[in-house]
Amino acid sequence: MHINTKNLKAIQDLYPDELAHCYGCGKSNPDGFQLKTYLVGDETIAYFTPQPKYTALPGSVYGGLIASILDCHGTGSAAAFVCKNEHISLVDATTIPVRCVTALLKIDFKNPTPMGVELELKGKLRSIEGRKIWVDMTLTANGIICATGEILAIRLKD
Ligand SMILES: CCCCCCCC(=O)SCCNC(=O)CCNC(=O)[C@H](O)C(C)(C)COP(=O)(O)OP(=O)(O)OC[C@H]1O[C@@H](n2cnc3c(N)ncnc32)[C@H](O)[C@@H]1OP(=O)(O)O
Repeated sequence: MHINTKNLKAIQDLYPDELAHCYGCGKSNPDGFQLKTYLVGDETIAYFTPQPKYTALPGSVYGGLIASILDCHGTGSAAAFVCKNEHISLVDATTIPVRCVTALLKIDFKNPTPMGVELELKGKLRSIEGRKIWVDMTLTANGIICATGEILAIRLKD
């Protein structure tokens, strides 16, 4: 079921302008994917429909693209979970003081990811250990989990 995100703020839209050029999720990168991650309750969600140019085998999505969107969903999720943990409201904010980058990303490709359908990415917090944030992720198409991911994001010092 596609969650209505119309009234939610994407975590990437709360990154300060100087950090909004990421190829995967920067709102200021017109050539990038501009992935949007939303915090919904205890989990994060993002939707993305790959263009046909990201084909691997005919009809299926290139694994590098899958890793790319899970990378940005993972860091976005990590930032969102830190905000939740520290009671930083995403509703009232225009920017957030939390920046996370990927230290480790693991993807398991479970099934071919079909081209031409909307992909649903979900994230769940595993743990926050100081500056280390572990997030578990799934990528689903047509109700089938096509990939799972785990990310270790590191919160940057000021
Ligand atoms: C804000 C907009 C962001 C958009 C991001 C989009 C997603 C991305 O693509 S980010 C780009 C790709 N990632 C990068 O370029 C990061 C490159 N790496 C770095 O800059 C650094 O190694 C960095 C910041 C991750 C960690 O460096 P530093 O801040 O010095 O921390 P450091 O002390 O080495 O590590 C912190 C902890 O993480 C652990 N750690 C670091 N890397 C790893 C790893 N690969 N595996 C396991 N543990 C790790 C360390 O052991 C340490 O643990 P502990 O606190 O228990 O001793």
